[in-house]
Amino acid sequence: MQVKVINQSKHSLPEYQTSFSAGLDLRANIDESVVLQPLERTLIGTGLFMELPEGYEAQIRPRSGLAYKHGLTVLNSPGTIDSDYRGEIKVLLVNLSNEAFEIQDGERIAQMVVAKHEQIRWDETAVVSETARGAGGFGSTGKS
Ligand SMILES: O=c1ccn([C@H]2C[C@H](O)[C@@H](COP(=O)(O)OP(=O)(O)OP(=O)(O)O)O2)c(=O)[nH]1
Ligand SMILES: [Mg+2]
Repeated sequence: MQVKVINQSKHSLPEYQTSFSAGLDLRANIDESVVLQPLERTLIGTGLFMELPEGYEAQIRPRSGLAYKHGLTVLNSPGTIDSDYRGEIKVLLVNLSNEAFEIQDGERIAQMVVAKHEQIRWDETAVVSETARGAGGFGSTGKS
């Protein structure tokens, strides 16, 4: 599927790192590096503007390596890019480690997965159907 994009960043367009990767790695597009202190959050621009087809969304997800090694994650994970959004794609990062982390310009800070989605119409009713699970959730099926 082709997706229109404007690249106002200093970097090349995001790429799939392997043949069957689900996510395109997004690079920070910043004038100078940003230091994130423990529990601090920051919005990082990518310099990318895109036009997703109707019925598609893009999800901004953390990279597991950064999360594992540095406690760096996407605060609103998964971030949602609506198909009618025309602004810059931005990444909201938070440092959940107890050490400062320096984000460099051009660093691959997150990944973006494009997915189909539905928009629903409500069918308002007085009852919903019975199931074996019923209202059970939040650990109701136990541990093992
Ligand atoms: O990680 C993200 C999340 C959102 N957005 C952009 C695209 C999205 O379409 C728009 C709105 O996002 P969202 O609906 O999550 O934010 P909101 O707080 O509900 O803002 P709004 O009232 O603008 O919808 O912001 C990003 O660039 N990065
Ligand atoms: Mg919204």
